[in-house]
Amino acid sequence: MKEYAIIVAGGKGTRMKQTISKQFIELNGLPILMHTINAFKAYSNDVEIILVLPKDEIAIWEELCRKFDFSTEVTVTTGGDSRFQSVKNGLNIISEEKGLVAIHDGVRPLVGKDIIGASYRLAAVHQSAVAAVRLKESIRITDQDTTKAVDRSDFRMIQTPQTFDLALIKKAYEIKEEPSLTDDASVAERSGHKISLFEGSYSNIKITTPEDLIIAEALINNK
Ligand SMILES: Nc1ccn([C@@H]2O[C@H](COP(=O)(O)OP(=O)(O)OP(=O)(O)O)[C@@H](O)[C@H]2O)c(=O)n1
Ligand SMILES: C[C@](O)(CO)[C@H](O)COP(=O)(O)O
Repeated sequence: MKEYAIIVAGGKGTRMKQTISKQFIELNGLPILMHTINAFKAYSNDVEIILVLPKDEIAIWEELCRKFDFSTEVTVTTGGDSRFQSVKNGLNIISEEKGLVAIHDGVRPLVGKDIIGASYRLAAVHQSAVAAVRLKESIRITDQDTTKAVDRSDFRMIQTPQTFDLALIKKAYEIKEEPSLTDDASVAERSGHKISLFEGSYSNIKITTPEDLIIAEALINNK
């Protein structure tokens, strides 16, 4: 089955508090986003990659490609004001209805080819395959006045890739956007689909705040 990847990098990285968007920050001498694209290429050269970038930062990406002599073929499209809008724009680029699409955060550069491969294999069987890990810490549920311990084995931390049957996820993204729809699994679920999880990796971190860069640098040097 034809395999697509939508790499969403349409955000501004406000929590990173740097002058450039976090997907362009160098990690071990290469922009984060190039590591992410390389991870998909390491899995397979046949994956068709759609790269979603902020509308006003395409020139920055093109400049980085020249600087780092990065010539991997990707189809670039522009993002929207939210991750939801950016994914939707990425899906609109794919005219086919048949196939599998992995949706992956551009700022998860440490994803391994084993995880990517597992996501496509499992989505081919279950229509969805969403990477997840168990919690390593105790958690409590809180409201304004009280807190209460909850059983962490009931919960999972959700990562990307989140891989789906193409027709299923395209249809799912026709729903109205809501703030609670923070990932693709919640969009598919809202549209009535059962979500299948598979074991992600603690190394597959999302680079969100400044300390994540230090952790990512350490992890990439130990790969
Ligand atoms: N409008 C948006 C917002 C987010 N993303 C992408 O979705 C992924 C996960 O989002 P997050 O870590 O929240 O990134 P930002 O929105 O860039 O960060 P922040 O919330 O700190 O501004 C990132 O690869 C980001 O570029 C996107 O494509 N389009
Ligand atoms: C999609 C995601 O990576 C799953 O963990 C995550 O929800 C995106 O980050 P955000 O902080 O919710 O934008």
